[in-house]
Amino acid sequence: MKKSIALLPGDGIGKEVVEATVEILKAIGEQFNHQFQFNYGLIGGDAIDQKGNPLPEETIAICKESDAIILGAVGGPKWDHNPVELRPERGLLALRKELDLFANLRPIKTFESLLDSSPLKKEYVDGVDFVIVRELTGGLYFGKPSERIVRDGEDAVVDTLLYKRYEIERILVSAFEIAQKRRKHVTSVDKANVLESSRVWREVAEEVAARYPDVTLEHMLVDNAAMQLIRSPRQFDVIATENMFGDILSDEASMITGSLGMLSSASLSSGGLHLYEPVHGSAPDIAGQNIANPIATILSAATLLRQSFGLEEEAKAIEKAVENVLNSGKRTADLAEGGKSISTKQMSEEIINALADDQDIINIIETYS
Ligand SMILES: NC(=O)c1ccc[n+]([C@@H]2O[C@H](COP(=O)([O-])OP(=O)(O)OC[C@H]3O[C@@H](n4cnc5c(N)ncnc54)[C@H](O)[C@@H]3O)[C@@H](O)[C@H]2O)c1
Ligand SMILES: CC(C)[C@H](C(=O)O)[C@@H](O)C(=O)O
Ligand SMILES: [Mg+2]
Repeated sequence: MKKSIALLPGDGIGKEVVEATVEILKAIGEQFNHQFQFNYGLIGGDAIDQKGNPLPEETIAICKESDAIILGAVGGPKWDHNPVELRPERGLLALRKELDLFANLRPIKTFESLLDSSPLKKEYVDGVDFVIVRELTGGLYFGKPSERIVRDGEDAVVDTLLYKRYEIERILVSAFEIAQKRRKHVTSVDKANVLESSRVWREVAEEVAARYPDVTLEHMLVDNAAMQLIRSPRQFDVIATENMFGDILSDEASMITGSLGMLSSASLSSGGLHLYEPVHGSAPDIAGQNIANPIATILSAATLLRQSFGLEEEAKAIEKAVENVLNSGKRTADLAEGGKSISTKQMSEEIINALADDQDIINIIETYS
């Protein structure tokens, strides 16, 4: 199978985790006889430095010519005081909007061998398996006006939380579709006791729920949801929420798994060209040290193979190799709790070795050859 993947490493550890992931994809390509073509593009701070634009036209073209996209992360202190149009994050937001990547799926699933790595007690995180369905192209991130103003003679500022009804409906439909294939429970998270946008969100959730009688809908206020994620995370199956709430709750939820470096995500579009990215950022505090955990990006690539290319066995092979390496006790620094750790590159190599050692994969390859 010939398939092309746009690679947008971005800034900081984005480059390191994407490089580690490319090695895994090359290994999978060799083992399963696929030719993945990699098309590199600039985004974020690097793109500002080289092209004067956080999302150059060439990068959009590279993405549109590819079958799927992998993004590392953007941002860093170097660009933090730039004017708004020249911030790295603008590049990522513009790409999400340009490709209509409206549904961001962020699975939170604990690995048996990492139960002790969570700051939460083992008995609370054991068996956690839910997905946050985050709306990604609307809400406070994109509403206009968003600017400094003068109000009643005072310096003031305004951001706008705007949703068109269809945007709320389509993300809730995605959440219910996903729930139907899982444990059939949607928790819709909002702030309906205060925000009008949340009251409309609730109305739409009720309407969509009526079309999925086999799925239970529960409403939860976002402040309570933040608490429930710590108190009893196993209660969740699918969490559906708007852009900003989803951003915050997913970083919080990452600690159930032990590290933000474990959380993968898929940003799905209406047009079929999807983007796969870790939940974490460019981590300037550890960038350039070859110590970042690449697993979030590697698992995002596994989801790409499954979702965009229909390569289920290959996706499972990566997921199983990651699990086997973690079972063997190998950890990057974020999970090593001050103990012995391996580097980003070594983690990637260990996962490749685990792929090569996996008897199930060898059997699959023999069946296909
Ligand atoms: N999708 C993205 O591109 C994205 C996401 C979040 C933040 N950012 C940007 O990243 C920059 C830094 O933001 P931040 O520090 O708030 O968030 P961050 O996610 O970059 O880092 C938060 C903390 O988690 C650690 N961490 C994150 N990923 C890790 C990994 N793979 N392995 C080990 N440790 C990891 C970091 O070292 C840091 O201590 C900002 O410019 C922000 O805008 C980008
Ligand atoms: C970098 C930033 C714009 C981004 C977001 O807030 O969506 C990030 O935090 C994420 O979670 O992907
Ligand atoms: Mg975030």
